[in-house]
Amino acid sequence: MTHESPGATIWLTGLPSAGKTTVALAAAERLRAGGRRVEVLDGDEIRAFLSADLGFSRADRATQVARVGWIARLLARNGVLAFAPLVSPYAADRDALRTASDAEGLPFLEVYAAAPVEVCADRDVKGLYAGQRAGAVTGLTGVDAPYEVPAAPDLVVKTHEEPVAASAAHLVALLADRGLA
Ligand SMILES: Nc1ncnc2c1ncn2[C@@H]1O[C@H](COP(=O)(O)OS(=O)(=O)O)[C@@H](OP(=O)(O)O)[C@H]1O
Ligand SMILES: Nc1ncnc2c1ncn2[C@@H]1O[C@H](COP(=O)(O)OP(=O)(O)O)[C@@H](O)[C@H]1O
Repeated sequence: MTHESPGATIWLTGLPSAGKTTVALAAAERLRAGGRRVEVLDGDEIRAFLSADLGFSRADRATQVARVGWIARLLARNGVLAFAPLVSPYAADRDALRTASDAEGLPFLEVYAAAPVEVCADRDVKGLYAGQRAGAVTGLTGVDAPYEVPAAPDLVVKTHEEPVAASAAHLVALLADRGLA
């Protein structure tokens, strides 16, 4: 009988341009190089196809988070480390994912990418903050839509204060601590 490594959901939340995707990809690359099976479920990519019907209303964000959480659990159940970098601004939606994972005995780690809105607006990877200022974007998380900071995340990554490699290393260390890497 072969030893199966446990899977997990690693949920990265934070403002647009905080560094969720970058940290997830960097950590995933390290883990993959070490032989782990890893997937990154990027919110944007999921929205391009599986969630093409969704916008950014409160209800649509809840649906998006629930869908991606479901896929992550499916992967976790099968030994995959599933990284999910999503804005996921509402605590209740994120907490529901932890509850669902707990019910199945699957690990769920919440990681908060903590870059503040000033830093994110300065990075503005996709031009959304500029779009909001110009009046072309409304309901932008952290500006004119809410972001609820996690009350008890498993990890806070200071994506505004350290290089990407350091943030990724902290995340990999957390997984090692929990027996997942
Ligand atoms: N109004 C508004 N608010 C927040 N984000 C917006 C918005 N409009 C478009 N985008 C872009 O969509 C990406 C967020 O998708 P998510 O699926 O992660 O969002 S959510 O979890 O459903 O809130 C997010 O991607 P990231 O920048 O990678 O976080 C944005 O680029
Ligand atoms: N410590 C860090 N962690 C993550 N991203 C960082 C960090 N420092 C600088 N960055 C930069 O911030 C930007 C974050 O973009 P991205 O990962 O797309 O954010 P998000 O997925 O949260 O919208 C990238 O250009 C990245 O290189």
